[in-house]
Amino acid sequence: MALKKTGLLGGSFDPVHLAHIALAETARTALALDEVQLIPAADPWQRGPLAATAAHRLAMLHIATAGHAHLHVNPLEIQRGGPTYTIDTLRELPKNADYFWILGADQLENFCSWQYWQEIASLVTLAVAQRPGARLTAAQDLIEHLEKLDRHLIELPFEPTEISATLVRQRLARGESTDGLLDVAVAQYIKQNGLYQAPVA
Ligand SMILES: Nc1ncnc2c1ncn2[C@@H]1O[C@H](COP(=O)(O)OP(=O)(O)OP(=O)(O)O)[C@@H](O)[C@H]1O
Ligand SMILES: O=C(O)c1ccc[n+]([C@@H]2O[C@H](COP(=O)([O-])O)[C@@H](O)[C@H]2O)c1
Repeated sequence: MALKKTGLLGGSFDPVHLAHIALAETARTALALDEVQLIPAADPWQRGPLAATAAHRLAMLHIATAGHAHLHVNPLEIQRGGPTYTIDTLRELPKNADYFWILGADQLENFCSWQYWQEIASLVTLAVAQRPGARLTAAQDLIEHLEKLDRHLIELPFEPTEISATLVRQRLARGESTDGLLDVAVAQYIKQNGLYQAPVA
């Protein structure tokens, strides 16, 4: 039997925005994936403290993916807790699927700083989307490593968009509209729970 094809989109999701959902859906269609799992990080070790709690980030992901039959939220990193390393997540996932790690070009630029990135590259196929301000080129070390593994980096057909969680947090802190950036129900949840009101550092 053919292995299930599963996309993995890890992130801080602080908060989840429309580019995350578009990216997951683009990957699903372009790569003919059976599903895409959105995996919120517990404590992304390369970042400062997140603005919203894990429980709120998880709740917003459930709201944002509710109308998307093939997008699922996987809470394993939050359940594991502690600093989040993708390699731990990949080692924990069941072996019954062919995995694609979906990421923006900003994280591709950063990829060789990830813990055990060589092993990550051997466990998943990297599927990258363009992002304004980032170059969609892999570092030489990564190119050489992928060649050795006989793996290819996939470029997703993703229309570049300036949407980012930073922009969302800035707009919310200034009391500005988030129209076109957030799912309406996520925006409502944020309002109801008084999230992201502090000025962004
Ligand atoms: N507009 C976008 N275009 C392409 N990829 C994106 C975009 N927004 C997020 N991503 C990708 O989604 C993944 C999770 O992103 P993350 O949750 O950190 O959101 P973010 O918008 O980058 O957040 P922040 O602004 O706080 O850095 C990363 O791989 C990131 O590159
Ligand atoms: O494993 C690592 O060392 C590592 C370093 C940086 C980022 N990541 C993962 O990359 C994803 C996107 O991270 P971020 O900071 O852009 O939200 C998220 O799943 C992080 O856990 C993973």
